[in-house]
Amino acid sequence: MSEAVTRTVTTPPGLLASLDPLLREWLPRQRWFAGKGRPVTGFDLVAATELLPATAKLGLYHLLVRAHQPLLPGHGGPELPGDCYQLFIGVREALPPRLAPALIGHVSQGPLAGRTVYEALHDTRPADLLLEALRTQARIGGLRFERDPRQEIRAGLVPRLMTAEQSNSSIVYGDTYILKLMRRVVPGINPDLELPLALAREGCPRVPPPTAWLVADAEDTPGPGEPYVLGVLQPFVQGATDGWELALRELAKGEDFVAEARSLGRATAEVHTALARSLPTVTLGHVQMRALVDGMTERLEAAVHAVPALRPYADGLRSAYTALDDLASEGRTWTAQRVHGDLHLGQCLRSPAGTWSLIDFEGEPARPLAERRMPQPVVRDVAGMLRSFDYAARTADPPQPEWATHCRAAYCSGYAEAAGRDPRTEPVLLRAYETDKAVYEAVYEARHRPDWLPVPMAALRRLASVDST
Ligand SMILES: Nc1ncnc2c1ncn2[C@@H]1O[C@H](COP(=O)(O)OP(=O)(O)O)[C@@H](O)[C@H]1O
Ligand SMILES: O=P(O)(O)O[C@H]1O[C@H](CO)[C@@H](O[C@H]2O[C@H](CO)[C@@H](O)[C@H](O)[C@H]2O)[C@H](O)[C@H]1O
Repeated sequence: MSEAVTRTVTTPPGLLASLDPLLREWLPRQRWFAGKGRPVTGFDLVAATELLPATAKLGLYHLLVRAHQPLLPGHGGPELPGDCYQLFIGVREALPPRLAPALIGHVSQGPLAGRTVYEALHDTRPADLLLEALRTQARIGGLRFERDPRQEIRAGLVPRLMTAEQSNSSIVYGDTYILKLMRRVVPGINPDLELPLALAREGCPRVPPPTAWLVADAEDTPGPGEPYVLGVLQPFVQGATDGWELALRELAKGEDFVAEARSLGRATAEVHTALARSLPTVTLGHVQMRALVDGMTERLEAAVHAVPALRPYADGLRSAYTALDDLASEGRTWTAQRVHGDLHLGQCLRSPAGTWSLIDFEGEPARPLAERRMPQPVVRDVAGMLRSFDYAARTADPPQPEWATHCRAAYCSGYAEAAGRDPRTEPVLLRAYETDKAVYEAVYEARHRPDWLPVPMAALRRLASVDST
């Protein structure tokens, strides 16, 4: 094992001020920018680390910046302490043509005046530097590059930045590893590292085990022990196809997906069983269930406000939640445990040998970290997958609802085979979670893909008319 390299570094005064006008324009255009629709009016520097000195031919800064955004578009006015983003800023005299798409802009003032800055993850040398730092467990300024001591990392693997539409950014190294670099970051334990580590401890083969990770100590929060998790390196599943792509392909060929859905059910159950062994489980009684139902109801009310098309179904949808509350008030209890939290076909990878893995344990990124880390009934993940089969079938041309019905049944059967309990024995809980997910999807689609709004709307019509008496 090589020794950790510790390097103390300073960044030039005035660095952020010199980048400010360029970042205000560039940041909102990034796919992973979470504050869409509101302009960025300034930044606070949370942390800055010089990874390569800007005086050299190629400079590299690691920045954590908090973006200021006015609450009301066009009205200026009060600003919340904004979201914190992780940035990798490359500095060069001029950009070679291959890096043109990475351009952030030309700096006109301050310590970098006259230089060109760009998104450094597109560039080989900065990407090499990150893998090397993880390999050698470096400490550079406030950044700690850590790795599982049992796993050696091969040096010199060729990096490529993934171009997928993502909430974060990922670099694949030689088809051997994938390094996910979080973009919007919050201090605290990140479930995208926490849960795969817990699953690795249990020897669960369904999730690529973290090989190494990057953290920074937070200086902008009170109290110690709440570092930012900034990146996770894990084995790359070579030649994998994600479940969404595969499902659409089979639909287009007129093939069913029953065997795959059953395997996915088994894979989900195996992950749940391992998580329940590795991390605490709790019992949810009426008080906890009431809080859960209240959350669902609040999300529905907000959604009806944001998507008026939901209004005719609101009463029927509310009844899904009151039915659950009624069960809880009769004394029913439920076991809750850590779950994936945002499971859908796109989060499932099938290897060429036919083995399914689950990825991306971050949970729904828009929800607060504490909420994402709360134990929940496993039915929450099951509902996410059931919704996904429905999505695939309805986006097919022509829509094939029967296809979804068969997949949904096969998925639950596979789950039951591996877990010893069938999610369909919990129809009230399942309906409440499916409703909550479809309500979320209606808001998501109205905002991001209005053409897709009919997909969750069709499900909401069905869910609103289920007789829960
Ligand atoms: N271990 C892996 N092996 C192969 N591909 C992966 C792996 N992890 C992620 N991917 C690919 O990267 C994409 C983005 O990963 P994900 O964790 O979902 O990131 P994000 O949170 O940015 O959406 C996935 O859709 C998948 O195609
Ligand atoms: O990017 P994330 O994985 O965090 O998820 C967001 O985008 C998803 C779409 O890419 C969206 O998922 C919905 O559409 C999928 C098909 O594109 C479908 O498989 C899912 O079941 C459906 O929820 C997800 O809701 C959103 O959070």
